[in-house]
Formats: sequence, C-alpha cells, structure tokens
Amino acid sequence: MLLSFENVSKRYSGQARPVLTEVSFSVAPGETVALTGESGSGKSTLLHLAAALDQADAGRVLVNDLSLSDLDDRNASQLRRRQVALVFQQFNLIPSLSVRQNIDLHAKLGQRLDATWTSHLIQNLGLSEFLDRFPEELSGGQQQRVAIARALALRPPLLLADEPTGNLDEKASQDVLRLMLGLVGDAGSGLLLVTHSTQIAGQLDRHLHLQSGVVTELSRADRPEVAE
Ligand SMILES: Nc1ncnc2c1ncn2[C@@H]1O[C@H](COP(=O)(O)OP(=O)(O)OP(=O)(O)O)[C@@H](O)[C@H]1O
Repeated sequence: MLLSFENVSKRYSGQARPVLTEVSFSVAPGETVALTGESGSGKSTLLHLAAALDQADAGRVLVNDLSLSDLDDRNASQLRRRQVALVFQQFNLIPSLSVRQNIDLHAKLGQRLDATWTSHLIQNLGLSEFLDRFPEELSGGQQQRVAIARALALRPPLLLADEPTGNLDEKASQDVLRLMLGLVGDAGSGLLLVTHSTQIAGQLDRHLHLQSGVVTELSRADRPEVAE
C-alpha cells in the first residue's frame, strides 16, 4: 500500500477528546481519495500525520510500508523530499523566489529535477509566460498552479492536498482541480485531498468522511452525482 493508517489515535494536549480514534484506511498507488469532514473534525491533523509533520499517539502510519513513527527529523524531511509532496490552501510559495525557482526548489533539494517532466508541468498548467514573475505578481489561481507544479515536480508517489482550491472562486477552483487531477494521473501519484466540497470529492476515485474521530468510506451509492 502507498499510505496506510492502522488504528491511529491522536489527541492534542489540553484537549478533552481525541481528534482521531483508531482510524484505519489505506490508499493504493495511483489512487485519488477525497477526505471530507466538518470544520475541526481533524482533516488537517490526519494529513500532517501522513506527511510525518506530526506523530500519532497510538497506531501506525505507513508510507510505502515504512512506518513514520520510526523516522527521525532528518528522515522525515527526506520522506517529504522524495515520497510525499504537499499542497496547501495558502499556496505557501516563497515570495523572494521567481515562479521558475519556486517550481524547481523541492525537486532540486530532493535531487529529482527532471527538465522534461518540469516542462510538461509548466506547459499543462499554463505557466510558461509567468516563469520570471514573483508570486505576488500572480492571481490566486496562478499561484496555486505554481504550488501544484512545485509539488508534482518531485513526481511524488503520494500527493497530500489540504483544501487546495479553498481560496479560489468556483471557475478557478474547477480549472485547478481538473489540471491537478490530470497531472497527478500523468505522474502516477496517489492523492489524498482534503475538501469541504462533496462536488469535488465526487470527482475522485474514493471518498472518505471524518466524523467524531472516525473515518468512514462513502460508497458510490452514497456519493452525489457529479455532472461532467
Ligand atoms: N497544534 C494543535 N494544538 C491543539 N489543538 C489543535 C492543534 N491543531 C489542531 N487542533 C485542534 O484539533 C481539532 C482538529 O483540527 P484540524 O485542523 O485537524 O481540523 P480540520 O478538520 O482540518 O478543520 P478545518 O476544516 O477547519 O481546517 C480542532 O479542534 C483543533 O482546534
């Protein structure tokens, strides 16, 4: 399995109730999976555990059969440079670097820069004319496309996306999602995507829902029909 949660529990100190209670699910290589849940239900917490940005209190999180609780800080950073990439709602681009430098940054650090693949990303995301600009000179939708290029430049086996279209209007949101899903397919990456939108969730292979610390899988029949 690409990503596995095995009976994972997590409680923040000072909180009365755990955020996650014995959560188990897995994501296969190349699979796209949506995670929905009310605000505060623990979606970002779950994503942080999958990225080794935080540790579970109990249970195991595995990426490609590697248990993340066994990693020290150095190996956790290595994981994020080689195996797992992240896209956030807030884009998180580096303001002092050009679009080109932002796109290349993580792939360079991970020694995975591949010029042909990067050109494919730049072209498909419509970023060719913006490469010398700086993030503040771009619209929100353009900045998010840069963030997606930066994440996928690694060709990560696993892409984690936390509300990647949450700051965009409906048109930009649909465009960014369509481009991201196409390129995730080209990269062969698995995707775990947090969203508030059941409409977006309906466009992915599977839909998980987090409520009261527990993850349940919504079957096709429970999922809303999505117009093409
Ligand atoms: N570092 C932290 N310390 C203490 N409590 C935290 C911390 N991070 C999150 N929480 C709490 O854990 C719960 C889950 O938060 P989380 O951000 O994972 O939810 P979410 O589902 O992503 O919410 P949203 O959709 O609003 O972004 C919330 O009650 C939050 O206040």
